[in-house]
Amino acid sequence: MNLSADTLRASLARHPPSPHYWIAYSGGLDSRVLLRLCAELARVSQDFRCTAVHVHHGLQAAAEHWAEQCRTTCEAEGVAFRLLRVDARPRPGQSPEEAARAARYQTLATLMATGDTLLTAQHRDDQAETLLLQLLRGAGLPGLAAMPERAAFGPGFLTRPLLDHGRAELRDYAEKLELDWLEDPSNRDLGYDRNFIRHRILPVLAERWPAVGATLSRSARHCAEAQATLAALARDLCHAALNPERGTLCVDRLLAYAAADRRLVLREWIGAKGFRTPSARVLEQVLDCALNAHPERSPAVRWREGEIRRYRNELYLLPPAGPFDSGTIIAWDGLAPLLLPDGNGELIARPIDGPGIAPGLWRTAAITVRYRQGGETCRPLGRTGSRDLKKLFQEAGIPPWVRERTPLVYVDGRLVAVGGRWICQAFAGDPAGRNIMIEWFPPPPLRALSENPATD
Ligand SMILES: Nc1ncnc2c1ncn2[C@@H]1O[C@H](COP(=O)(O)OP(=O)(O)OP(=O)(O)O)[C@@H](O)[C@H]1O
Repeated sequence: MNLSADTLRASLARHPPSPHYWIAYSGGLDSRVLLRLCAELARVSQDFRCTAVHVHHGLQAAAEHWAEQCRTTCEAEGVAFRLLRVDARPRPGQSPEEAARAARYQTLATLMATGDTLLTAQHRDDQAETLLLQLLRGAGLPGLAAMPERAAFGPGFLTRPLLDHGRAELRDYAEKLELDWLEDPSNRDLGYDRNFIRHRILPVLAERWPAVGATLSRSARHCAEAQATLAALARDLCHAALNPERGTLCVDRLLAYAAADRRLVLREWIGAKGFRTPSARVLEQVLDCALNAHPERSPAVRWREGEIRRYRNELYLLPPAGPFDSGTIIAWDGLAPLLLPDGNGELIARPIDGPGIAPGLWRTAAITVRYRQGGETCRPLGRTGSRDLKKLFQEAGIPPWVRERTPLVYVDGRLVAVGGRWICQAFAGDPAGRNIMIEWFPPPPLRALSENPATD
């Protein structure tokens, strides 16, 4: 099937039409071909509206020149052009290519309106390289599915309409039509794994198996199909093991699954919460912690992006805990909302008609906010006898990492309120009158665990 506006049209016709197509145009050979095909299609088809977009990473000295070249080429093609500049400096632990790709896709997503499609120019040989790279990383099915032809992207979609065509075909097309394109010198740098596979491995394989690009990309398609089925299963199993109120996984339900399904569910749960899947080693540690750890000890498994903790019958997924000074003492006027340090949310004192802290005391005393040091006691309103805070927290099922961060409100050095949950009896006003209630708005990772006043 020769490349032409018709092949592009046929490829795009496999999906519902988009109000607008954005052509991710690097200036390289592949996206140059895509640009020409789009320009041709736009000439013959009224309802194909497209704009080329080049992302300037600001990493190489030549980037400015490239951006200008891209603009000139688009003008010559009669295709509208947008230039986006990003700061693609890598974060610690990120490779420059990873940083550039992440910044690129992030900024491209901001262009998209609902239902728009971003077109990128990866082809069959890119797909074969991706599959080999994933195999060499020991990837599972999601990795071996390589690059899907279409995926959700921002409020729209990302489509790769050239995946059925090989590199040689694109080059022939470009040469025949005397297209001009930019050669990125880094494409020849064998220090990059992809380039090594492209220039050293695939040519050797092709000596024996000339259709290696096509066959490997076919394997990727099989994997993608199987992956879609598996993803649906993973969602169902995960749903059945979820505590929807807290977004936690129930350990007993997880452990009722076969070992492979447990891993599937963990990966699904972590991904659905917006985290990247941690290594297989981390997943094994999580399962080990779910299986073997003492449920009251709140064991944790941490990796760079997050941590999973078990408390009683549930697994909690949290972002890495930031620094927190539990020794801090914060003075509060008791009037204005108090923003707690270390991102620990906000405290509010609200007058209410009903049980609460005596307002006279609240107005005149010195109010401070502190954190648990151990040994604190409180007799919650409406209950008999004082209790250790530890006991109260345990009874209410509040996990230890929330206990540590629950603000304790003191009046003249004595405990009057525990977060937004308990008011201590000793400072209660007339329950039939107007009193003060405390509310704590914790940061998102602690919400759902700490907000609701206890019904115990
Ligand atoms: N700077 C950029 N601006 C816009 N789109 C880009 C940019 N770099 C890459 N892309 C898009 O992402 C796709 C994949 O990127 P990749 O880095 O593999 O390609 P490339 O080798 O830089 O460029 P090409 O595929 O155009 O030869 C490209 O085909 C292109 O559509």
